[in-house]
Amino acid sequence: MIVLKLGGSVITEKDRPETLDGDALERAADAIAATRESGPEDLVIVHGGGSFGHHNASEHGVTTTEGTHDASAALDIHGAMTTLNQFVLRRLLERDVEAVPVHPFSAAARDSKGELDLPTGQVETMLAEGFVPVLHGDVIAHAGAGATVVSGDELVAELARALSADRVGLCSTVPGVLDDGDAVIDRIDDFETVADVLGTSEATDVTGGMAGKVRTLLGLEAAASIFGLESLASFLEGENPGTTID
Ligand SMILES: Nc1ncnc2c1ncn2[C@@H]1O[C@H](COP(=O)(O)OP(=O)(O)OP(=O)(O)O)[C@@H](O)[C@H]1O
Ligand SMILES: C=C(C)CCOP(=O)(O)O
Repeated sequence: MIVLKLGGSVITEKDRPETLDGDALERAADAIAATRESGPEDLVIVHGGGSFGHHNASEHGVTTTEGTHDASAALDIHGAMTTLNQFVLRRLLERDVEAVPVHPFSAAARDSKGELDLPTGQVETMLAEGFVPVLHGDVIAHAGAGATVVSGDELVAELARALSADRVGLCSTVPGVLDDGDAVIDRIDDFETVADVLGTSEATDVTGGMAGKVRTLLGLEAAASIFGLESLASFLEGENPGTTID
């Protein structure tokens, strides 16, 4: 089974609040639909926020550790993410991908140490019934902090563990993790050796950009690939484009 993240930086115009990158989303949906036709492999999709979610979270001062007890602030962030989720579902449904939503705000929580608890029973039943569950970065209740952001990357890692994913892919706006000469790093197995080149996102981003991504993926059993949209089809066909994190 595959867990795939569609980065918010790919499917939105990340530096223009609440602006979809319609062409990119259609290309991603085309690649997903094409491989659904050729194989019965289970697929779980998670999408990030891009210009939906990060701007709202930033305005309310909410991050993965700084929470809010203001329900309308939480709903503002959640609402932006569910709007984007509707766009993603719609593009997949138009291509006969049986995509259904899972909204983490209603399913997950953090304990007082910030550890994520994401029950996956509903996702497993969806998969068994032939659906493609589509989760998204969101706000979730956080013991002692109100509600904090959960990134799509954290959800990917948790789903990969809980569902024993065979393959994990993060489709982002870059062709992989880049070194200081902008060449794609083939393989990363240790954070410290690449820490110097890992930055945050260039756009508004409350969840840590590339550094957060690499840190989150390094702890996984399954190898993960970070690649650009041009390589999504080849990833789904079984190749390992971009940077492999293991
Ligand atoms: N060494 C690096 N290699 C590649 N990208 C890097 C590096 N350091 C920082 N970045 C930044 O990380 C960004 C990708 O992280 P970002 O969190 O924006 O991706 P995403 O997951 O696609 O989007 P979102 O978080 O909105 O879902 C790149 O656009 C780039 O600006
Ligand atoms: C900012 C919010 C609500 C979602 C963040 O998800 P990410 O784009 O995967 O980091």
